[in-house]
Amino acid sequence: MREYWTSLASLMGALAFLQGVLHAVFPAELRAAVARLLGRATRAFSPYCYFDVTETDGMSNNEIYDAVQLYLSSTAAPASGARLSLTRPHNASSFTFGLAASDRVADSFLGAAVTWEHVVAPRQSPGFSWRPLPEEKRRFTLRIRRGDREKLLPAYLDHILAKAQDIKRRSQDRLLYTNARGGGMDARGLPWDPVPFKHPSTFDTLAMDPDRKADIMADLRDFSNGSAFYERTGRAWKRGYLLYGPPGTGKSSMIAAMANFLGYDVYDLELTEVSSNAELRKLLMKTTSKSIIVIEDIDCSVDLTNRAAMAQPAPKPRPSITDGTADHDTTGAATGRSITLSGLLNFTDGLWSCCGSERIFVFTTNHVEKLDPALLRSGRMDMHVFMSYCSFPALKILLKNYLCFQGDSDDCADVVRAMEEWIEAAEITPADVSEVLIKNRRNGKKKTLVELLEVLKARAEKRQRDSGTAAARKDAGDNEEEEEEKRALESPKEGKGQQAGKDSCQDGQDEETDAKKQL
Ligand SMILES: Nc1ncnc2c1ncn2[C@@H]1O[C@H](COP(=O)(O)OP(=O)(O)OP(=O)(O)O)[C@@H](O)[C@H]1O
Ligand SMILES: [Mg+2]
Repeated sequence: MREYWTSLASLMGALAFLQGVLHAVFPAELRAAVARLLGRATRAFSPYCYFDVTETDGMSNNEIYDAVQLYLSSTAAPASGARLSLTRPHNASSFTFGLAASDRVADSFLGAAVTWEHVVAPRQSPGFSWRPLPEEKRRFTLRIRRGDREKLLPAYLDHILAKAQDIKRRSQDRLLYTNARGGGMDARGLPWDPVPFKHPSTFDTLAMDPDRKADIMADLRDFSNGSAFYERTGRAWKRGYLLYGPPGTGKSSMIAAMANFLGYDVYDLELTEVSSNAELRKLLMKTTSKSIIVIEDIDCSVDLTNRAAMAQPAPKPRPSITDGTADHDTTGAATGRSITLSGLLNFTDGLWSCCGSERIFVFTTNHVEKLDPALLRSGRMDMHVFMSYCSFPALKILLKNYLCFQGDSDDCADVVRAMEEWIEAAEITPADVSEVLIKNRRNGKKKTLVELLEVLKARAEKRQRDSGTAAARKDAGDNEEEEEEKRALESPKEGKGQQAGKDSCQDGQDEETDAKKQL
């Protein structure tokens, strides 16, 4: 071993001596030429080929250099133990890592091993330039086996660019776009106003049945990784979600959780601000891919005339959704001044919906029964998600979020267990549960839980009493109806039909008022 080190030291010494002689005897230009020649000769016989990705491409920045930097930061570098540089890109709230100067990192793609080297050299002759150039020349050098070249290029570079794009998007703050300008454009001709979107809702904080939550997350994951699938099956890369349920059950929170989960921007489309199908199309064309396009409370924001009601002229001039496919469309399509149902369907499903890709449409409503079936069919709204009153598993998620409830091992587990008996009967929304928890947050965990249990009991008992009263009222109504029928049979000329119609309408109103009270 000692002999080995001695001979290695003498070899190094000889090389240093040779280098000294070369420096003393030959001019720098000659030395550089010899080095180039040697390099070329070595590369000709090398089993590898090399690709340089320089920081600048002539005058402009090289987009591939930035992409490689980002890519190596997230994938290969952290695992390799290589030395990393730390940066925070513009408009980003998180840090990214990069490969430090003169460091090397290994990666693999499609089973082939590759090596990246980050080479930083001082700029020798700056020469004339319109803009100040950095003092160093930077480049990444990719080394791959000659035999892998066909397989890796350009697929590997495409992969790097896509991955870098994704990292950049995820590290940047989400944006929420609105079209509240009423069809007007900004200075750059864009109809959408962006604001930073920092909604804290995530699938962790969302209170709903864990199995359904897992289904939705899996669906979203499949969607965002489904580029090849959508291409193979000839489908537009988009997905429709209909979220429906009573107010305060988490529909808007779910949209925020979806955006945070996928790292997508959100376009909040205010239909009442859109005056025509053409404007709707323009708005759609100005959305970016990897985004969620949301129409909240679709049944309330505009008049929704279903197909059966198409023959009726629209009673009001405000935006209405009507089925413009019908010949007798006397409302929007004829005048071109309002949104028609076919316009909206085209927006979500027609040829126009395919300009751009990877977009999710989300409609929310409190009254799914009011929607035209044309809007609900598969392909338009692929997933129908019922956001229901708080179930026991959902309640436990809220308790974990608000009170750090630990489950069965928690000191207060007995109070929570008692809630299981009442929660379904109480028909309480997660929003109402949250309110109780927030209001009592200074009272300590135990007191808050006891208070919540009382609220649940009170609600459940009230609902029981109300349903008892309603049943009694219904019995009384039935009896009255029977009496009336008898009377009508005895004197058939009385205006029975008219009266019955009035009563049923009144009943409907009563029911609605009762329902609102419960919510
Ligand atoms: N499922 C839930 N999980 C966690 N928090 C919820 C949930 N549902 C409601 N909340 C809480 O209640 C508030 C209101 O919820 P959200 O706005 O998401 O309800 P919504 O279903 O969209 O109501 P609306 O139909 O009135 O628009 C939220 O800020 C959140 O704090
Ligand atoms: Mg909402």
